[in-house]
Amino acid sequence: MSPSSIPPLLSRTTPTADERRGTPGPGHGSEATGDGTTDVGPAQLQFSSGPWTLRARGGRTITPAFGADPAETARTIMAGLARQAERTGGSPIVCGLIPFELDRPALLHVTDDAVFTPRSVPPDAEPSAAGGAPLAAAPAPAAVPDSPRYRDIVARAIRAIDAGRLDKVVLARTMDVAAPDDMDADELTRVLLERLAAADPLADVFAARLPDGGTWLGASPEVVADVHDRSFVTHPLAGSRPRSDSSEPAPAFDGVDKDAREHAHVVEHIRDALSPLVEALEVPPTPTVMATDRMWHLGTRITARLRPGVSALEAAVTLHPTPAVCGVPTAAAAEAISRLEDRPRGFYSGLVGWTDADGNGRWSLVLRAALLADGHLTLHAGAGIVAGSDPAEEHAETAAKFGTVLGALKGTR
Ligand SMILES: C=C(O[C@H]1C=CC=C(C(=O)O)[C@@H]1O)C(=O)O
Repeated sequence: MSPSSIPPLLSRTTPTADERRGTPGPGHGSEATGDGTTDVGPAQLQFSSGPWTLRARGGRTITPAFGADPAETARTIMAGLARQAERTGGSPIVCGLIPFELDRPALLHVTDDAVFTPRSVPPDAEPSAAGGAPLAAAPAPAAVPDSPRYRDIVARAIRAIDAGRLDKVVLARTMDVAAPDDMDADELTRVLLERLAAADPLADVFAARLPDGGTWLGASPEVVADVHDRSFVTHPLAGSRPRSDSSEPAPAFDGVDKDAREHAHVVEHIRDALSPLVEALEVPPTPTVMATDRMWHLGTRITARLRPGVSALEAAVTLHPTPAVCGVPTAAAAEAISRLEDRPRGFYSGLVGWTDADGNGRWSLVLRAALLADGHLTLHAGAGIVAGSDPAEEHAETAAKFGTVLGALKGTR
């Protein structure tokens, strides 16, 4: 199936909280073949979203820095894509990874070899425990390490917020896990993707290869830009609680001022950044609660009609980084992140996805993710800090977020 003939379902909007709890959206499962997400093969990018899995191979790799004028850089890339489509008569896409810091190089592929296959999403899909036997040589049930350092940087961020230097910052920490030594990286990636998809069939499950042999993989709960025929959806999340299992009732976020403020910062940023790109913008007045396999989140499903010529790529890089991964004000939060976090984020909390020559496509955040390289997995997880945040609670939240990839590694919940 070529990208130009992608059925609208591929770009269906992000699931509502109801869909995530199990009410099927239109077409859910109706075209499923059980293909799953098993064939990583040599694809540079595998990206499963809703009922479709994209596998992109070959083509040309480009490494633009979106830098000072992300929208202009996106338009330049889109112009090249349009020329290629005209020249070859094919249906090229641009796809890959865009880093958290837009002045660092992206890793994108421009290719005609992009195949979308139906993915099995059961009609009653809801996040469930990852199945499968534990990986033979998986590290002993990797307990999430205690990180006094993380509590300390959260406390420092809270002091900076109290002193009026910023309003919100998302701080992340990492966890290293030895990869099982009885399977190669391709086999491990295949198993992990299968388990991530089984644990949360509505997450955007991805694996993106790096030129040095590493692979970023994960199960993103958060779409930044989903575009089909100029219909645009973004579904920011902020304000979270760990979720123990699928029988747990949704928590009441009502009346918790901290969560409401943490979430409102993201929605305001998106409204402001999106306004020049859209003709109609609908922002629900209040967020709803949605579930992933491990977390409860406050989410707001924002819809709009893009102005002619605005692509999914342009919309995504214009919004990025939202305060769901950076903070408010953006520059002060980015500075605090680079000063306080102990490792560069790389592609963690960046964007993963694709856009075709018509501007349709989908970009999601690289969250609930890990870098698999040199026999190690480096898991990343962050939490939004605002006035009133508690270092111990944010520490627990990041521990729960590690659980998505850890659960896939262990093959159990
Ligand atoms: C930064 C992460 O989550 C973001 C997305 C959803 C909820 C978040 C929160 O409540 O802090 C974060 O903004 C992460 O998973 O590493």
